[in-house]
Amino acid sequence: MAEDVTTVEDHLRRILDAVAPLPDYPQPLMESLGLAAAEDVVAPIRLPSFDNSGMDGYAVCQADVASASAESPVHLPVVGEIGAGQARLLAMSPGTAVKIMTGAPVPTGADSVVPYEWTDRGVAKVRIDKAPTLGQHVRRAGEDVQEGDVLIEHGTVLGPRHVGLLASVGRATVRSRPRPRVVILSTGSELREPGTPLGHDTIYDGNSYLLAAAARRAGAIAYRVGIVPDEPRAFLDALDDQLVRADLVVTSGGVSQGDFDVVKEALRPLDTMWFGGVGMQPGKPQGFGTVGDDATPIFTLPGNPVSSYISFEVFVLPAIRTMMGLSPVSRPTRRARLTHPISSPAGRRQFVRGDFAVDRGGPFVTPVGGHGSHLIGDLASSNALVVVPEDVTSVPAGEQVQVLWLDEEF
Ligand SMILES: Nc1nc2c(c(=O)[nH]1)N[C@H]1C(S)=C(S)[C@@H](COP(=O)(O)OP(=O)(O)OC[C@H]3O[C@@H](n4cnc5c(N)ncnc54)[C@H](O)[C@@H]3O)O[C@H]1N2
Ligand code: MOO
Repeated sequence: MAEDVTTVEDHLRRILDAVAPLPDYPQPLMESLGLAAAEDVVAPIRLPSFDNSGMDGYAVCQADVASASAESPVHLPVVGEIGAGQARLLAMSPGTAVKIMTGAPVPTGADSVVPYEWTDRGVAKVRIDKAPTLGQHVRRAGEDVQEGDVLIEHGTVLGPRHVGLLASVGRATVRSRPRPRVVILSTGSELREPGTPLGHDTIYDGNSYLLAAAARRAGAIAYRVGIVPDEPRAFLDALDDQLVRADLVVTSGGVSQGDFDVVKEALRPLDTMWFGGVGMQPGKPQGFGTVGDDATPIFTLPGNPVSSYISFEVFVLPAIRTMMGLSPVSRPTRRARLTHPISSPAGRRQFVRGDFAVDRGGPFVTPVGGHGSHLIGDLASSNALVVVPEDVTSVPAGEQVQVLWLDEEF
Protein backbone atom coordinates (compact mmCIF):
# COMPACT_ATOMS: atom_id res chain seq x y z
CA MET A 1 0.00 0.00 0.00
CA ALA A 2 1.42 3.40 -1.00
CA GLU A 3 2.24 5.60 1.97
CA ASP A 4 0.02 8.60 2.57
CA VAL A 5 2.22 11.72 2.28
CA THR A 6 0.99 15.05 3.50
CA THR A 7 2.28 18.58 4.12
CA VAL A 8 3.29 20.08 7.46
CA GLU A 9 0.29 22.42 7.27
CA ASP A 10 -2.22 19.67 6.54
CA HIS A 11 -0.88 17.47 9.31
CA LEU A 12 -0.99 20.35 11.79
CA ARG A 13 -4.56 21.10 10.72
CA ARG A 14 -5.50 17.45 11.27
CA ILE A 15 -4.09 17.74 14.80
CA LEU A 16 -5.65 21.07 15.69
CA ASP A 17 -9.05 19.86 14.44
CA ALA A 18 -8.81 17.02 16.97
CA VAL A 19 -7.75 18.91 20.10
CA ALA A 20 -9.80 21.39 22.11
CA PRO A 21 -9.10 23.65 25.08
CA LEU A 22 -9.48 21.78 28.38
CA PRO A 23 -12.44 22.88 30.51
CA ASP A 24 -11.54 25.68 32.89
CA TYR A 25 -12.14 25.62 36.64
CA PRO A 26 -11.09 27.69 39.66
CA GLN A 27 -7.43 26.98 40.40
CA PRO A 28 -5.58 27.88 43.61
CA LEU A 29 -3.45 30.94 42.85
CA MET A 30 -0.08 29.21 42.93
CA GLU A 31 -1.32 26.60 40.47
CA SER A 32 -2.39 29.32 38.05
CA LEU A 33 1.13 30.62 37.39
CA GLY A 34 1.76 30.35 33.63
CA LEU A 35 -1.85 29.48 32.83
CA ALA A 36 -4.27 31.57 30.78
CA ALA A 37 -7.03 33.23 32.81
CA ALA A 38 -10.42 31.96 31.68
CA GLU A 39 -12.37 34.87 33.19
CA ASP A 40 -12.28 38.66 33.29
CA VAL A 41 -11.17 39.28 36.87
CA VAL A 42 -13.05 42.24 38.38
CA ALA A 43 -11.76 43.87 41.55
CA PRO A 44 -14.03 42.89 44.46
CA ILE A 45 -12.50 45.62 46.67
CA ARG A 46 -10.56 48.84 46.16
CA LEU A 47 -6.81 49.19 46.78
CA PRO A 48 -5.70 50.61 49.10
CA SER A 49 -8.86 49.58 50.87
CA PHE A 50 -8.59 52.50 53.35
CA ASP A 51 -6.60 55.74 53.64
CA ASN A 52 -3.31 54.73 55.27
CA SER A 53 0.04 56.13 56.20
CA GLY A 54 2.99 55.87 53.81
CA MET A 55 5.52 56.62 56.57
CA ASP A 56 6.22 55.92 60.23
CA GLY A 57 5.50 59.26 61.89
CA TYR A 58 2.62 61.39 63.16
CA ALA A 59 -0.83 61.87 61.68
CA VAL A 60 -1.69 65.56 61.80
CA CYS A 61 -4.04 68.17 60.49
CA GLN A 62 -1.83 69.98 57.97
CA ALA A 63 -3.23 73.43 58.88
CA ASP A 64 -1.83 72.95 62.42
CA VAL A 65 1.76 72.48 61.22
CA ALA A 66 1.86 74.52 58.01
CA SER A 67 4.24 77.07 59.53
CA ALA A 68 6.67 74.51 61.04
CA SER A 69 10.37 74.95 60.31
CA ALA A 70 13.66 74.15 62.08
CA GLU A 71 13.88 77.76 63.29
CA SER A 72 10.26 77.89 64.35
CA PRO A 73 9.02 74.36 65.16
CA VAL A 74 5.42 73.53 66.06
CA HIS A 75 4.63 71.51 69.19
CA LEU A 76 1.58 69.24 69.40
CA PRO A 77 0.29 66.88 72.10
CA VAL A 78 0.47 63.19 71.09
CA VAL A 79 -2.92 61.69 71.93
CA GLY A 80 -2.44 58.10 70.78
CA GLU A 81 -0.67 55.55 68.66
CA ILE A 82 -1.84 53.46 65.67
CA GLY A 83 0.10 50.41 64.49
CA ALA A 84 -0.64 48.53 61.26
CA GLY A 85 -3.40 46.01 61.98
CA GLN A 86 -4.13 47.49 65.39
CA ALA A 87 -6.21 50.57 64.88
CA ARG A 88 -8.20 51.24 68.05
CA LEU A 89 -8.07 55.01 67.65
CA LEU A 90 -10.32 55.99 64.76
CA ALA A 91 -10.57 59.80 65.01
CA MET A 92 -8.59 62.75 66.37
CA SER A 93 -9.17 66.43 66.99
CA PRO A 94 -7.41 69.41 65.38
CA GLY A 95 -4.43 70.60 67.39
CA THR A 96 -3.30 67.09 68.25
CA ALA A 97 -1.02 64.46 66.69
CA VAL A 98 -1.24 60.67 66.66
CA LYS A 99 1.73 58.35 66.26
CA ILE A 100 1.14 56.25 63.16
CA MET A 101 3.02 53.40 61.52
CA THR A 102 3.37 52.66 57.79
CA GLY A 103 0.21 50.99 56.51
CA ALA A 104 -1.94 51.93 59.52
CA PRO A 105 -5.31 53.63 58.86
CA VAL A 106 -5.18 57.42 59.02
CA PRO A 107 -7.71 58.55 61.67
CA THR A 108 -10.57 60.81 60.74
CA GLY A 109 -9.52 64.40 61.38
CA ALA A 110 -5.96 63.91 60.14
CA ASP A 111 -5.07 64.72 56.56
CA SER A 112 -1.27 64.43 56.40
CA VAL A 113 1.62 62.50 57.95
CA VAL A 114 4.87 63.96 59.33
CA PRO A 115 7.70 61.37 59.08
CA TYR A 116 9.72 60.71 62.25
CA GLU A 117 12.77 62.27 60.59
CA TRP A 118 11.11 65.73 60.68
CA THR A 119 10.39 65.50 64.42
CA ASP A 120 12.01 64.85 67.80
CA ARG A 121 10.06 61.50 67.97
CA GLY A 122 8.33 62.76 71.13
CA VAL A 123 5.97 60.48 73.03
CA ALA A 124 3.71 62.76 75.08
CA LYS A 125 4.27 65.75 72.85
CA VAL A 126 6.11 66.13 69.57
CA ARG A 127 8.27 68.87 68.06
CA ILE A 128 7.66 69.21 64.33
CA ASP A 129 10.48 70.86 62.34
CA LYS A 130 9.07 70.63 58.86
CA ALA A 131 5.56 70.75 57.43
CA PRO A 132 4.14 68.15 55.05
CA THR A 133 2.08 69.39 52.12
CA LEU A 134 -1.64 68.73 52.37
CA GLY A 135 -2.19 64.97 52.00
CA GLN A 136 1.52 64.16 51.99
CA HIS A 137 2.38 60.56 53.00
CA VAL A 138 -1.26 59.54 53.01
CA ARG A 139 -2.01 56.70 50.60
CA ARG A 140 -5.58 57.25 49.45
CA ALA A 141 -8.21 54.50 49.41
CA GLY A 142 -8.79 53.39 45.81
CA GLU A 143 -5.91 55.39 44.33
CA ASP A 144 -4.46 52.15 42.87
CA VAL A 145 -7.48 49.95 42.10
CA GLN A 146 -11.17 50.83 42.16
CA GLU A 147 -13.82 48.25 43.03
CA GLY A 148 -15.18 46.94 39.71
CA ASP A 149 -12.00 47.61 37.71
CA VAL A 150 -11.16 44.81 35.25
CA LEU A 151 -7.82 43.69 36.65
CA ILE A 152 -7.03 40.77 34.35
CA GLU A 153 -8.60 40.08 30.98
CA HIS A 154 -9.72 36.65 29.83
CA GLY A 155 -6.78 34.94 28.09
CA THR A 156 -4.02 36.78 29.95
CA VAL A 157 -1.16 34.44 30.80
CA LEU A 158 -0.79 34.74 34.55
CA GLY A 159 2.66 35.77 35.79
CA PRO A 160 3.95 36.54 39.27
CA ARG A 161 2.60 40.10 39.21
CA HIS A 162 -0.91 38.95 38.30
CA VAL A 163 -0.80 36.33 41.05
CA GLY A 164 0.27 39.02 43.52
CA LEU A 165 -2.54 41.33 42.45
CA LEU A 166 -5.17 38.59 42.70
CA ALA A 167 -4.06 37.78 46.23
CA SER A 168 -4.04 41.49 47.11
CA VAL A 169 -7.70 41.87 46.23
CA GLY A 170 -8.53 38.75 48.22
CA ARG A 171 -8.95 36.20 45.43
CA ALA A 172 -7.85 32.71 46.52
CA THR A 173 -8.60 31.11 43.14
CA VAL A 174 -8.81 32.14 39.51
CA ARG A 175 -10.60 30.33 36.70
CA SER A 176 -8.07 28.95 34.27
CA ARG A 177 -7.47 26.00 32.01
CA PRO A 178 -5.39 23.31 33.71
CA ARG A 179 -2.07 21.99 32.51
CA PRO A 180 -2.63 19.04 30.16
CA ARG A 181 -1.31 15.73 31.49
CA VAL A 182 1.01 14.39 28.81
CA VAL A 183 2.06 10.74 28.99
CA ILE A 184 5.32 9.92 27.23
CA LEU A 185 6.22 6.38 26.18
CA SER A 186 9.34 5.45 24.27
CA THR A 187 9.42 2.21 22.36
CA GLY A 188 12.41 0.14 21.41
CA SER A 189 13.89 -3.12 22.68
CA GLU A 190 17.34 -1.50 22.32
CA LEU A 191 16.56 1.14 24.96
CA ARG A 192 17.98 1.21 28.48
CA GLU A 193 17.28 3.56 31.37
CA PRO A 194 20.06 6.12 32.09
CA GLY A 195 22.06 5.04 35.12
CA THR A 196 21.93 1.35 34.19
CA PRO A 197 24.64 -0.61 32.26
CA LEU A 198 24.69 -0.67 28.44
CA GLY A 199 25.20 -3.77 26.29
CA HIS A 200 26.95 -3.88 22.91
CA ASP A 201 23.65 -3.34 21.08
CA THR A 202 21.72 -1.14 23.46
CA ILE A 203 21.42 2.64 23.84
CA TYR A 204 20.10 4.97 26.51
CA ASP A 205 16.52 6.21 26.26
CA GLY A 206 17.17 9.89 25.62
CA ASN A 207 13.85 10.55 23.92
CA SER A 208 11.45 10.05 26.80
CA TYR A 209 13.51 12.57 28.79
CA LEU A 210 13.79 14.97 25.84
CA LEU A 211 10.05 14.85 25.18
CA ALA A 212 9.04 14.96 28.85
CA ALA A 213 11.29 17.98 29.40
CA ALA A 214 9.88 19.69 26.31
CA ALA A 215 6.32 18.96 27.46
CA ARG A 216 7.03 20.38 30.89
CA ARG A 217 8.68 23.44 29.37
CA ALA A 218 5.56 23.90 27.23
CA GLY A 219 3.48 24.10 30.42
CA ALA A 220 2.16 20.54 30.58
CA ILE A 221 2.41 18.00 33.39
CA ALA A 222 4.66 15.32 31.93
CA TYR A 223 4.39 11.69 32.98
CA ARG A 224 7.45 9.91 31.62
CA VAL A 225 6.57 6.24 31.46
CA GLY A 226 9.85 5.28 29.89
CA ILE A 227 10.70 2.23 27.89
CA VAL A 228 8.28 -0.19 26.25
CA PRO A 229 9.74 -3.13 24.29
CA ASP A 230 8.98 -3.77 20.62
CA GLU A 231 5.99 -6.04 21.32
CA PRO A 232 2.54 -4.81 20.30
CA ARG A 233 0.83 -6.49 23.26
CA ALA A 234 3.23 -4.90 25.76
CA PHE A 235 2.78 -1.54 24.05
CA LEU A 236 -1.03 -1.73 24.07
CA ASP A 237 -1.04 -2.83 27.72
CA ALA A 238 1.24 0.05 28.71
CA LEU A 239 -0.93 2.50 26.76
CA ASP A 240 -4.09 1.13 28.32
CA ASP A 241 -2.63 1.51 31.82
CA GLN A 242 -1.72 5.13 31.15
CA LEU A 243 -4.89 6.44 29.51
CA VAL A 244 -6.55 7.06 32.86
CA ARG A 245 -4.13 9.92 33.57
CA ALA A 246 -3.59 11.24 30.03
CA ASP A 247 -5.01 14.27 28.28
CA LEU A 248 -2.48 13.58 25.53
CA VAL A 249 -0.12 10.71 24.72
CA VAL A 250 3.23 11.02 22.95
CA THR A 251 5.20 7.97 21.82
CA SER A 252 8.60 7.81 20.18
CA GLY A 253 9.85 5.17 17.77
CA GLY A 254 8.30 2.34 15.86
CA VAL A 255 6.55 4.28 13.10
CA SER A 256 8.66 3.85 9.96
CA GLN A 257 9.14 0.87 7.64
CA GLY A 258 11.05 -1.51 9.92
CA ASP A 259 10.19 -5.11 10.71
CA PHE A 260 9.60 -4.30 14.37
CA ASP A 261 7.70 -1.03 14.12
CA VAL A 262 5.60 -1.73 17.14
CA VAL A 263 3.56 1.46 17.41
CA LYS A 264 2.37 1.29 13.84
CA GLU A 265 1.65 -2.41 14.09
CA ALA A 266 -0.34 -2.02 17.30
CA LEU A 267 -2.36 1.05 16.38
CA ARG A 268 -2.83 0.79 12.63
CA PRO A 269 -5.96 -1.37 12.98
CA LEU A 270 -7.73 1.56 14.68
CA ASP A 271 -9.75 3.66 12.27
CA THR A 272 -9.15 6.65 14.56
CA MET A 273 -5.43 6.61 13.67
CA TRP A 274 -3.54 8.07 10.72
CA PHE A 275 -0.03 6.96 9.78
CA GLY A 276 1.97 8.35 6.92
CA GLY A 277 4.73 10.65 5.81
CA VAL A 278 4.92 14.40 6.35
CA GLY A 279 6.92 16.50 3.88
CA MET A 280 9.57 17.57 6.35
CA GLN A 281 13.10 16.66 7.38
CA PRO A 282 13.73 15.47 10.01
CA GLY A 283 10.39 13.99 11.08
CA LYS A 284 8.97 12.33 7.99
CA PRO A 285 7.30 9.25 9.53
CA GLN A 286 4.39 10.39 11.67
CA GLY A 287 1.19 9.12 13.18
CA PHE A 288 -1.66 10.87 14.91
CA GLY A 289 -5.14 9.99 16.06
CA THR A 290 -7.18 9.23 19.14
CA VAL A 291 -7.28 6.20 21.41
CA GLY A 292 -9.44 4.87 24.23
CA ASP A 293 -12.96 5.60 25.45
CA ASP A 294 -12.23 9.29 25.92
CA ALA A 295 -10.75 9.67 22.41
CA THR A 296 -7.42 10.79 23.90
CA PRO A 297 -5.18 12.38 21.24
CA ILE A 298 -2.00 10.42 20.58
CA PHE A 299 1.12 11.51 18.69
CA THR A 300 3.36 8.70 17.46
CA LEU A 301 6.62 10.46 16.76
CA PRO A 302 9.61 9.00 14.92
CA GLY A 303 12.36 7.50 17.05
CA ASN A 304 15.38 9.40 15.82
CA PRO A 305 15.99 11.90 18.63
CA VAL A 306 16.18 15.04 16.49
CA SER A 307 13.12 13.92 14.54
CA SER A 308 11.12 13.38 17.70
CA TYR A 309 12.17 16.75 19.14
CA ILE A 310 11.36 18.69 15.96
CA SER A 311 8.06 16.83 15.62
CA PHE A 312 7.29 17.91 19.18
CA GLU A 313 8.06 21.55 18.33
CA VAL A 314 6.00 21.58 15.16
CA PHE A 315 3.02 19.40 16.15
CA VAL A 316 2.80 18.59 19.88
CA LEU A 317 3.57 22.07 21.22
CA PRO A 318 0.63 23.65 19.32
CA ALA A 319 -1.67 20.92 20.66
CA ILE A 320 -0.57 21.52 24.26
CA ARG A 321 -0.99 25.27 23.85
CA THR A 322 -4.45 24.80 22.32
CA MET A 323 -5.49 22.70 25.31
CA MET A 324 -4.18 25.39 27.65
CA GLY A 325 -5.99 28.19 25.79
CA LEU A 326 -2.66 29.87 24.96
CA SER A 327 -2.09 31.77 21.74
CA PRO A 328 -0.39 31.79 19.34
CA VAL A 329 -0.34 28.01 19.34
CA SER A 330 2.76 27.65 17.16
CA ARG A 331 6.10 29.22 17.97
CA PRO A 332 6.40 32.49 16.01
CA THR A 333 9.18 32.58 13.42
CA ARG A 334 11.84 35.28 13.43
CA ARG A 335 13.92 36.56 10.54
CA ALA A 336 17.68 36.24 10.70
CA ARG A 337 20.68 36.53 8.40
CA LEU A 338 22.17 33.15 7.49
CA THR A 339 25.94 33.14 8.06
CA HIS A 340 26.79 29.96 6.06
CA PRO A 341 25.10 28.39 3.01
CA ILE A 342 22.76 25.41 3.48
CA SER A 343 21.28 22.82 1.15
CA SER A 344 17.90 21.15 1.51
CA PRO A 345 15.97 18.31 -0.19
CA ALA A 346 13.30 19.29 -2.71
CA GLY A 347 9.72 18.80 -1.60
CA ARG A 348 10.43 18.64 2.14
CA ARG A 349 10.49 21.47 4.62
CA GLN A 350 13.83 21.25 6.31
CA PHE A 351 14.58 22.24 9.89
CA VAL A 352 18.30 22.96 10.16
CA ARG A 353 19.82 23.19 13.63
CA GLY A 354 21.36 26.58 14.24
CA ASP A 355 22.71 29.10 16.69
CA PHE A 356 20.63 32.28 16.77
CA ALA A 357 22.06 35.53 18.11
CA VAL A 358 21.81 39.28 17.60
CA ASP A 359 24.66 41.64 16.81
CA ARG A 360 24.80 45.24 15.58
CA GLY A 361 23.80 44.02 12.11
CA GLY A 362 20.63 42.50 13.62
CA PRO A 363 19.62 38.86 14.19
CA PHE A 364 21.79 36.17 12.58
CA VAL A 365 21.87 32.39 12.59
CA THR A 366 24.75 29.97 12.11
CA PRO A 367 24.03 26.35 11.09
CA VAL A 368 25.20 23.82 13.68
CA GLY A 369 26.37 20.29 12.81
CA GLY A 370 25.02 17.98 10.14
CA HIS A 371 21.54 17.13 8.87
CA GLY A 372 21.43 13.65 10.48
CA SER A 373 18.46 13.09 12.76
CA HIS A 374 20.54 11.04 15.21
CA LEU A 375 22.82 14.02 16.07
CA ILE A 376 21.59 14.77 19.59
CA GLY A 377 24.93 16.42 20.48
CA ASP A 378 24.49 18.97 17.70
CA LEU A 379 20.87 19.49 18.72
CA ALA A 380 21.93 20.34 22.26
CA SER A 381 24.52 22.81 20.92
CA SER A 382 21.87 24.70 18.97
CA ASN A 383 19.19 27.09 20.13
CA ALA A 384 17.25 27.52 16.90
CA LEU A 385 15.88 25.80 13.81
CA VAL A 386 16.27 27.39 10.39
CA VAL A 387 13.12 26.66 8.40
CA VAL A 388 13.87 26.01 4.72
CA PRO A 389 10.67 25.91 2.64
CA GLU A 390 9.70 22.85 0.58
CA ASP A 391 10.52 24.47 -2.79
CA VAL A 392 14.00 25.74 -1.79
CA THR A 393 17.02 23.45 -2.29
CA SER A 394 19.82 25.82 -1.34
CA VAL A 395 20.20 29.07 0.57
CA PRO A 396 23.34 31.21 0.16
CA ALA A 397 25.11 32.89 3.06
CA GLY A 398 23.81 36.39 3.75
CA GLU A 399 20.20 35.54 2.89
CA GLN A 400 17.36 36.36 5.31
CA VAL A 401 15.78 33.12 6.60
CA GLN A 402 12.92 32.11 8.91
CA VAL A 403 14.06 30.86 12.29
CA LEU A 404 12.35 29.18 15.23
CA TRP A 405 14.20 30.47 18.29
CA LEU A 406 13.74 27.55 20.63
CA ASP A 407 14.49 29.30 23.91
CA GLU A 408 12.09 32.16 23.30
CA GLU A 409 9.11 32.45 25.64
CA PHE A 410 5.91 33.29 23.82
N1 LIG B 1 13.28 1.77 4.95
C1 LIG B 1 13.09 2.92 5.62
N2 LIG B 1 13.71 3.10 6.78
C2 LIG B 1 13.55 4.24 7.45
C3 LIG B 1 12.74 5.28 6.92
C4 LIG B 1 12.10 5.06 5.69
O1 LIG B 1 11.36 5.91 5.17
N3 LIG B 1 12.29 3.85 5.09
N4 LIG B 1 12.63 6.44 7.60
C5 LIG B 1 13.75 6.80 8.45
C6 LIG B 1 13.43 7.97 9.21
S1 LIG B 1 13.39 9.40 8.35
C7 LIG B 1 13.24 7.92 10.54
S2 LIG B 1 13.00 9.36 11.41
C8 LIG B 1 13.25 6.69 11.30
C9 LIG B 1 12.04 6.59 12.21
O2 LIG B 1 11.97 5.32 12.70
P1 LIG B 1 11.02 4.85 13.84
O3 LIG B 1 10.11 5.89 14.26
O4 LIG B 1 10.44 3.56 13.45
O5 LIG B 1 12.02 4.71 15.05
P2 LIG B 1 12.94 3.49 15.46
O6 LIG B 1 13.23 2.65 14.28
O7 LIG B 1 12.34 2.88 16.65
O8 LIG B 1 14.24 4.28 15.88
C10 LIG B 1 14.94 5.10 14.98
C11 LIG B 1 16.29 5.43 15.59
O9 LIG B 1 16.10 6.19 16.76
C12 LIG B 1 16.67 5.52 17.88
N5 LIG B 1 15.78 5.67 19.04
C13 LIG B 1 14.52 5.22 19.12
N6 LIG B 1 14.00 5.50 20.33
C14 LIG B 1 14.93 6.16 20.99
C15 LIG B 1 14.99 6.72 22.30
N7 LIG B 1 13.94 6.64 23.13
N8 LIG B 1 16.11 7.36 22.69
C16 LIG B 1 17.17 7.43 21.85
N9 LIG B 1 17.18 6.92 20.60
C17 LIG B 1 16.09 6.29 20.18
C18 LIG B 1 16.73 4.09 17.46
O10 LIG B 1 17.66 3.37 18.19
C19 LIG B 1 17.06 4.21 16.00
O11 LIG B 1 18.44 4.48 15.83
O12 LIG B 1 13.26 5.59 10.44
C20 LIG B 1 14.20 5.66 9.36
N10 LIG B 1 14.18 4.43 8.66
O1 MOO C 1 12.48 12.02 9.05
MO1 MOO C 1 13.67 11.17 9.79
O2 MOO C 1 12.89 12.02 10.98
O3 MOO C 1 14.51 12.30 8.73
O4 MOO C 1 15.20 11.19 10.41
